[in-house]
Amino acid sequence: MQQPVFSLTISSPTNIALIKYWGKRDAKINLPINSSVSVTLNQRDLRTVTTVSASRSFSRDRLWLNGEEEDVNASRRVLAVFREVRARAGDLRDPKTGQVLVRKDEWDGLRVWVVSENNFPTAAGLASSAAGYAALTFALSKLYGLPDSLADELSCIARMGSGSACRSLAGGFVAWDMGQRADGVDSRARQVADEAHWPELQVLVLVVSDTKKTVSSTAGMQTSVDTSPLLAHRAAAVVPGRLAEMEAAYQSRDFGKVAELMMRDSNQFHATCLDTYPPVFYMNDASRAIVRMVHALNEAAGETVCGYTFDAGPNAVLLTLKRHLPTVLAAANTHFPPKRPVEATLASESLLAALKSTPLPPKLSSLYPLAPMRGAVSYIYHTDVGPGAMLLPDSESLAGEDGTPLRLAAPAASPPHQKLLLAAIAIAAGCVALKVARK
Ligand SMILES: Nc1ncnc2c1ncn2[C@@H]1O[C@H](COP(=O)(O)OP(=O)(O)OP(=O)(O)O)[C@@H](O)[C@H]1O
Ligand SMILES: C[C@@](O)(CCOP(=O)(O)OP(=O)(O)O)CC(=O)O
Repeated sequence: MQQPVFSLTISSPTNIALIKYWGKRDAKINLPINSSVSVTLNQRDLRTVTTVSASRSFSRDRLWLNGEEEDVNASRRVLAVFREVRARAGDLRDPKTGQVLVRKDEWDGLRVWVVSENNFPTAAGLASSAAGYAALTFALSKLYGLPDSLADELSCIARMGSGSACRSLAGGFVAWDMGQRADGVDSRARQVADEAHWPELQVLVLVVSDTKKTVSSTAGMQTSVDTSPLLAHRAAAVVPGRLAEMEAAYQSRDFGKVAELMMRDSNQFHATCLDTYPPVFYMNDASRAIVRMVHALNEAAGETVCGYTFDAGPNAVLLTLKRHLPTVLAAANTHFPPKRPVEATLASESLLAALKSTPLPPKLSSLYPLAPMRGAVSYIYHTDVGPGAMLLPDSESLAGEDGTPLRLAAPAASPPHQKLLLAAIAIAAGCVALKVARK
């Protein structure tokens, strides 16, 4: 008899830290050396979608990321998320009828297939691991029938996948308390203001590189913990006070203060990377030029109209307010004209119209006299603050009825010499085939 396949699909956002997490006191379960706070970016623009399917006919767990199958057993983090969710499994019920589809004690006979896609660059310093592990945790928790009352435990499970993932389960402003306990049950995220708290807040992502970075966050922060005295000082003496100031600033919607604290924190995080031995470089010349331009823009405007922050990669995330958005976008577009023009990547017609009619502050050209860095930025995303992980309708499923991915990655393009060789083989094979046919 054919076994049924039970599946569901969820989406999860990325988040950008205003005060960064960098460094672990326990690398096995991702316990940080300092607390952090982030804003959740709107998943209308940047998101991970994950479909999970369970069936008695599956003989092993499988996972496809962006159309390519990954070895589930090779990833300690994926295994941890599976293990922790399974340990809390309940009944799977039909969401419409409430009928029990899989009983709590039947789960041992079922394996799970995961199909996940990021609609933005993976492992390029845009928090793909945050969105990805939040998505995996949330999707499995729904499949295995975990009750909503386990939200705190879910945060800890996502954290075991990737530290920053615990902050992507919720929307708005999210704080991750470092906790003190060795088992990590008090190291979890909580929403401190929801996505409706500050609708004026806008985000531009300047993608400087969308290729996989050479030093992962996990590896980079471990070397920093082992070698950087500045990091130890930052965690103990700087972050606690800065977090308190940041909380007061976003609660009172004080943009100038939020931007300043965020920029200072990004700069200090990258300073600890430089203080790491051997040093880790995530920002590049384009990133540093963006920093310089933002400071010049704020000075030229006579107020803080923009702030920047950089995760473990060269891409800039700019925060601004709705009323300043055309100015900030115009400055970015003028000084860092992207390879893919903004007309091709920005959905809002009104923003594009405002961009054309907005003059740059006159003093900017003297405060930032450098020539435009043409092509240094690949493309620009515009987004805002959004909600946390959520269930999607079945129509958004990434898997067919049998649980396999609807889309697979195209095989990597062959280099030219390989193409010639393949052509030669094809021609030779054709001759052989013709010969055979003629016989
Ligand atoms: N959708 C996903 N589902 C499961 N795992 C994912 C997903 N997306 C990314 N990952 C995992 O996260 C890894 C990337 O994490 P990494 O921390 O190196 O980069 P990042 O998250 O893009 O950058 P950063 O955290 O510094 O902003 C990938 O190699 C993959 O193992
Ligand atoms: C620079 C950061 O983005 C670092 C994120 O690191 P990860 O959460 O990706 O690291 P792991 O816990 O090892 O998976 C800062 C932040 O998001 O707070």
